[in-house]
Amino acid sequence: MICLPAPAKLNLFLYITGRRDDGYHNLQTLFQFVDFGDELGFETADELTLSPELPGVAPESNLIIKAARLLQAHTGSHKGAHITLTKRLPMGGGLGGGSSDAATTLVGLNRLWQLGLGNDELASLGLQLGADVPVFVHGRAAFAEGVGDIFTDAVPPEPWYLVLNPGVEVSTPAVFTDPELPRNSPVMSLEQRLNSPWQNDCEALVKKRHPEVAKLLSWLLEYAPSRMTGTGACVFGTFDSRKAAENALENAPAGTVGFVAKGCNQSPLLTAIKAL
Ligand SMILES: C[C@@](CO)(OP(=O)(O)O)[C@H](O)COP(=O)(O)OP(=O)(O)OC[C@H]1O[C@@H](n2ccc(N)nc2=O)[C@H](O)[C@@H]1O
Ligand SMILES: Nc1ncnc2c1ncn2[C@@H]1O[C@H](COP(=O)(O)OP(=O)(O)O)[C@@H](O)[C@H]1O
Repeated sequence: MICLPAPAKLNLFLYITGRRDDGYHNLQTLFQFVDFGDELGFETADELTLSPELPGVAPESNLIIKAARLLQAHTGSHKGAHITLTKRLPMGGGLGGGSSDAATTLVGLNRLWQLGLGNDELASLGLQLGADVPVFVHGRAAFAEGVGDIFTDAVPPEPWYLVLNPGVEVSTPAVFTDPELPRNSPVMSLEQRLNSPWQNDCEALVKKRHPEVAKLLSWLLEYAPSRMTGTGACVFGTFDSRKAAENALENAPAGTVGFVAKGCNQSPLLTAIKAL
């Protein structure tokens, strides 16, 4: 049995610099991991099974099963596995939970089935499952460009974050097809981006479409510099200490769901795989 983490990611900034002819958007975004996320267990078995199932996601649509099938097809392997999932990350929250689960599955089954694929091969397989999967396979904080598939390693500060879930699911395709989404941020170097104020080009639109996001973000901004991650809906505040982040969480409006976690430039998945 191999147990591996599937951490959340934050987009510390996200700029949309254009739209390609195929409808995909060119981005400039800074990915960092946090030490909080889902957990997956992998055991050798005859069939491929996942438990428990996710509410509202058919097993064959689950990115974990999709990743496992992709790996079988790519390598011609007929091995099976029983995969267990401890789901902690909200779905459609902009924390990349599904993509992270897929990446951990590719990395975990590559080990379990002793396939010997390199990380670059696993990352390009992962891209077929979602734009965010490669960065989770890669396992290092990165400045991503193109449609999110061209990486430069980056070493931003590793503060404490308070991540809050407004409780609404924001559809990534809905954000990217919205006529009001700004798509004209200038292309800058990583150096220029790191030294300019950090923003998320999806934030104003998502706040407008989902007042719950606007409300929670304006509450969090009273405590710390805060933004939305990815295409939402989760928002995060940046704190100097765990204590300060926990204090803010304790004062959050009744019923607020969130967690405190540390920023990690090396993903907990990479740390765990190195220790195996
Ligand atoms: C924009 C980000 C930033 O992290 O948003 P989040 O999903 O994390 O919030 C991600 O790259 C998203 O990655 P992911 O959620 O895997 O997206 P995909 O499944 O590949 O694409 C979902 C849909 O989003 C749109 N899409 C996605 C990525 C991109 N660079 N341009 C796009 O226009 C496309 O319409 C696509 O059909
Ligand atoms: N293992 C999985 N975990 C989460 N979501 C999954 C998974 N497999 C498929 N999905 C689907 O992917 C969608 C996006 O989920 P997720 O990656 O958590 O959101 P986001 O990209 O906004 O962080 C979900 O709404 C769900 O329908």
